[in-house]
Amino acid sequence: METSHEELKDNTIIIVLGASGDLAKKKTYPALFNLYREDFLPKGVRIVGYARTKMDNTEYHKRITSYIKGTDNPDVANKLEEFKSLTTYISGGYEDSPSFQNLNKYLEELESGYQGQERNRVFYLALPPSVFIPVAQHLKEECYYKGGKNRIIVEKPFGKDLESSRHLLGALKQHWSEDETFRIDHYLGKEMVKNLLVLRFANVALSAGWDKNSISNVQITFKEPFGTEGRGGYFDEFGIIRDILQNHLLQVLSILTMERPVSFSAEDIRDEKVKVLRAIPPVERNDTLLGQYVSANGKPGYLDDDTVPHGSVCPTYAATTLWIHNPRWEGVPFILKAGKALNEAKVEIRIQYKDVTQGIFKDISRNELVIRIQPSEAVYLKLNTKLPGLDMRAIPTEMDLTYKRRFADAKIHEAYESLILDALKGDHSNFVRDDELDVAWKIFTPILHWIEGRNGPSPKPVPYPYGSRGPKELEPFISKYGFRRTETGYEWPVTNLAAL
Ligand SMILES: NC(=O)C1=CN([C@@H]2O[C@H](COP(=O)(O)OP(=O)(O)OC[C@H]3O[C@@H](n4cnc5c(N)ncnc54)[C@H](OP(=O)(O)O)[C@@H]3O)[C@@H](O)[C@H]2O)C=CC1
Ligand SMILES: O=C1O[C@H](COP(=O)(O)O)[C@@H](O)[C@H](O)[C@H]1O
Repeated sequence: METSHEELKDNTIIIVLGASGDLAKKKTYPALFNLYREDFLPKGVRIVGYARTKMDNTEYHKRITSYIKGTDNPDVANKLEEFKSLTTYISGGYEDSPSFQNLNKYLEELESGYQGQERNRVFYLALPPSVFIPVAQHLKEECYYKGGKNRIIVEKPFGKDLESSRHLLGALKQHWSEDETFRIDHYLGKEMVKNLLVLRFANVALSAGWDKNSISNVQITFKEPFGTEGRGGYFDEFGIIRDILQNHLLQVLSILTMERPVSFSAEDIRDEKVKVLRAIPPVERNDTLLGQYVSANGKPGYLDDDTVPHGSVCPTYAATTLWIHNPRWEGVPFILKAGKALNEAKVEIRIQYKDVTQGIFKDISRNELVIRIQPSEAVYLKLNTKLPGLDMRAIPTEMDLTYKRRFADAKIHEAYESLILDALKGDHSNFVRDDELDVAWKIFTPILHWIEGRNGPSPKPVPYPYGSRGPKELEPFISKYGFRRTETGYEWPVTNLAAL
């Protein structure tokens, strides 16, 4: 596979802005530590945390290591001590020049220990969107090092709709070029999402039936078994569509449905993603099911959270069907569904094939190709097999590629590890390009405005119990688009023939 990127090798400082926050603690620092442990970070790297909170290095180290796993292993513990020695903290504001001048002075002090002329700075914004613009501007004005490479990594949310996204992107672009900007959608760093390119384009057997002639419907599902506990106030401003569908699931959809890119280069891949997204019209109201969880099994409902506005109609569950108007996919429903407080943790793609032509077979199960993104990565194809024995009867079984079994000793890196490494390498393939965002917002903005009551009363989400599969309306919703459940009698992993 082609790689011709500008990798940051030596003399690099990674500056984590928002270092006192949740994302930094839970994702950024554990990812940086794991990369450090495996020797993937540039030689002599320094990591600088920056935030408003005043704390000393001891307190900072305590915070950033609280989510690091495996520290009872002496090797890990030793590496962690090394890691701490190269990460330091400095506090400052997000909206004033002197704070950033101070940060720059501190970076220069650290850099004075580097050999040679080159200095590279990677700014990771683990910050709320309200300060993206001033921070990006101050970083450019006060902390940009002209004698080296500068990169800025930004996290979603990239706006709240088409207009605000354009405003945000436009403001960031005034200071940072597209080449210097890395917009994270961490789903693009997940192993099974990256695997889609290989599964699709390196297997003639699969690509032959990858279209409307063979496929009846596709579901891309995100399920989380916990609610918005503690984040209700934040979540209420965004809702499940902005949180999951407009970004993570749409990214998965675009890779699943795009045409084959000319090469593995970032621009070739993203050109194809944009092309397929442009063939999707805005989501229709009657192709959408909205839900909100209510208390059940001793768990609180969404509205029981004190940080959620009284009577909020913010959806915590959404299923919505997208249509792709191109020759490959015309007429195939793509159902994106995501919800909080459901019965399990699961993210999967389920491609359901059409019925076999009737005649010699009646009422047999459809083939399904399931790509399980998490937990426990797997690809399995549900297919009919002759019941072993003298009877001529078809039963549903599966061809199963479970990663834990097939790749027993493989280490699957966390999405954030893989993406930070890509940013250091200068590889944009798994980051979101500006025009991708634009077209993604075009698809979802009308429905979001409807939900927010911009053009009339807001729709009321249907209730579903905490810990359930979602609203009871889900089954009829999915059936409407042709999904058929595998006939009962399907058993995994072993079929008990005596019971058939
Ligand atoms: N490699 C592996 O690990 C493999 C595992 N298996 C396992 O075999 C089992 C069956 O496989 P599979 O058919 O793919 O998965 P499921 O039976 O879990 O789901 C099949 C579909 O039916 C829906 N569904 C699940 N339960 C209900 C219900 N009670 N009422 C209505 N709809 C429901 C699911 O939707 P929704 O997700 O929205 O609830 C999903 O779309 C699963 O436990 C699977 O994990 C099978 C093959 C390989
Ligand atoms: O972006 C987000 O993703 C997480 C789920 O990420 P995962 O890697 O654990 O699948 C979700 O919990 C959060 O609400 C959302 O903002």
